[in-house]
Amino acid sequence: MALKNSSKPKKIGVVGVGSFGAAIANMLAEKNEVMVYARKEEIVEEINSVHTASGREINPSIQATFDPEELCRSCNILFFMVPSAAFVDVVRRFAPHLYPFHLIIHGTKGLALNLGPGESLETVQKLRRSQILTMSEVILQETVSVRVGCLAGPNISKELSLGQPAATVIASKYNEVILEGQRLLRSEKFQVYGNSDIIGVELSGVLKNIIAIAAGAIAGLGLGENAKGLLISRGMVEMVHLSKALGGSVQSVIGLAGVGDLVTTCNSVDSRNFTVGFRLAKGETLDQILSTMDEVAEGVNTVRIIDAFIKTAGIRAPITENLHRVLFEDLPIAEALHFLMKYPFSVDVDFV
Ligand SMILES: NC(=O)C1=CN([C@@H]2O[C@H](COP(=O)(O)OP(=O)(O)OC[C@H]3O[C@@H](n4cnc5c(N)ncnc54)[C@H](O)[C@@H]3O)[C@@H](O)[C@H]2O)C=CC1
Ligand SMILES: O=C(CO)COP(=O)(O)O
Repeated sequence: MALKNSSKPKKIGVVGVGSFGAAIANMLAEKNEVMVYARKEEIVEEINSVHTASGREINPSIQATFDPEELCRSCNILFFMVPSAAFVDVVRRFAPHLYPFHLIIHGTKGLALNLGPGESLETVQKLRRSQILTMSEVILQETVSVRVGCLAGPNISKELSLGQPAATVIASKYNEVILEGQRLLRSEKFQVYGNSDIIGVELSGVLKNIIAIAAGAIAGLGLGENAKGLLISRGMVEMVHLSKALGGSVQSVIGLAGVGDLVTTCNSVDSRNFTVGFRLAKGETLDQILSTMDEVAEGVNTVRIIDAFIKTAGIRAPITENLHRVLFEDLPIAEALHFLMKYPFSVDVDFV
């Protein structure tokens, strides 16, 4: 049955109530009626009865459903807040219930692959740009929605949940999406900037996770602030080159969603990506770390994807390449660091 976009006021939908989804749903609920989607019936039950989701506090005004159709019928604006590994599946579950009037903003800082049947990263090994999708590209590919945006910036969910001041970027080709995001989320504690370069903003949030793993490793090795400053500035240059090669602008990388989030994530013990690097430097294996983390560290998969992209892009990205060898080829962190210190970086800023 075709759905009409009635003039009845709609709720705001949030898909995924993990760490970030719960924080954003609660912020949206300060000014709006909110409905959240969780795939597990017991989480829906927990939210509707005791107003928590896996123990995280949920504003009592928020209703939960595990029915994508109900969420799409009740809401014109949907925030997708699930990890990239589940993103394509989740979007496909929603696609039959989405109409062009739906406006979608996602908060996911990861990438997906666009490969042929039977192909995987292991079989192809090298990736072209057309084989990599940002989450907005997944939404455009899988649904009839066109008014798509992303939300990215220094937004550690624990700090947002404590009501600490922060800011974010809503990026979209459609000004209407930016204005709606600002209207829904802006408050005295939360500033919302706009940017029309959605690909550049998505890539900024994705690529900073690589550098955050490396920053965690530097901290885990007991190195100082000079080393961290070196990593952050070279990391930013690497992000600029990668983002340009993938279709983003330099401006977005040097803005809040790029440098802003890079500085935050490289300094926060609450960052899951930083934590992965820290624990690696303390001697744990990647398998040990991932099997004991409840939440997602997107940077691990991003390193694999970007390392495979570098092989076709004709650019060097020494931090990513060395981190790939540490994560997946057993290169000791101290050796990776030694290699980077010998790397012939000679020009400080070569992109402006
Ligand atoms: N936590 C943070 O501070 C921030 C996270 N992000 C990004 O937000 C995204 C989500 O991260 P978190 O909420 O932190 O992750 P999380 O690991 O805390 O939660 C992920 C949520 O997605 C749900 N999920 C997983 N697979 C699903 C599926 N197939 N169908 C439906 N739901 C599914 C899980 O049940 C869980 O509720 C990531 O891309 C992350 O990079 C962005 C900014 C801040
Ligand atoms: O993106 C984030 C903060 O802006 C969260 O970083 P982590 O995913 O590393 O926790």
